[in-house]
Amino acid sequence: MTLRLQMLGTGGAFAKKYFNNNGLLYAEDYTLLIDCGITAPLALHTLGKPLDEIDAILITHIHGDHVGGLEEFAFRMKYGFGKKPVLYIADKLVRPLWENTLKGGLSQDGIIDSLDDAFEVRLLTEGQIERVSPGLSVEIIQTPHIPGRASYSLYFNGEIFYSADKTFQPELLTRLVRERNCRKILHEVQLTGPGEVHTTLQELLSLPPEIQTKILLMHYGDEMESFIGKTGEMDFLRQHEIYTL
Ligand SMILES: O=c1ccn([C@@H]2O[C@@H]3COP(=O)(O)O[C@H]3[C@H]2O)c(=O)[nH]1
Ligand SMILES: [Zn+2]
Ligand SMILES: [Zn+2]
Repeated sequence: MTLRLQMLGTGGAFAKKYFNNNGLLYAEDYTLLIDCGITAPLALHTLGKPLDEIDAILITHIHGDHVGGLEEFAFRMKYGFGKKPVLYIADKLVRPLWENTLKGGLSQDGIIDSLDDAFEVRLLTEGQIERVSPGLSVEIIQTPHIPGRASYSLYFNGEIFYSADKTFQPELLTRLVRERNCRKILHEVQLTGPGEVHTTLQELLSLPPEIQTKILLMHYGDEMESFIGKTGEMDFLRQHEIYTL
């Protein structure tokens, strides 16, 4: 099954020239929204994409640039379309997403008292492959980001790796390419400064060319244009363009 990817945005958390790093993944007529950050509603509006054309949302972790648009998404689906959005989420993220992020804004006594009242929740467990649609499967892979906080990268159809925000994990990338048929890697990048909770361009440039050629860079800062031609065998993913993966 050929997948297509259209990023709503390719910016890092504080980018202002680019929307948040959220993507629409198309598998034939099925549309999965990967992360729904603060700017997702505006990015969808800019693309002319109605919310009810999205079949499900999957979230990687609970930073604002990945979940900050969920409150608006849920309210507009409920009161505008009379529907509950399908939400794929790692079991370990349910409690923090509801208790620490959404409860304050979304809860209404007797109407919305839990995440299940606002979303059609489908739980994901590490190591288990979930069939999302006839042409789309996903496996979540926990990858380090903020110490003590869970964050999950995604492996689609056993061949496409989509990194969550994460630190550099060369062994994982090497294993996916050499042992698990990985054809394409959508990877976050931090262009300047120390990585700390992200993967730096310098780190990615240390990968062998056979892996770099598979990588498209995303989640970058406003300085991206000045790095064109300085990314080895890797290219930048551009927001709103449709890529066949
Ligand atoms: O220890 C920390 C924790 C966070 N941060 C910043 O906050 C941002 C939160 O969203 P993000 O994960 O896309 O990017 C993160 C970084 O830009 C940081 O620099 N160091
Ligand atoms: Zn982020
Ligand atoms: Zn993050």
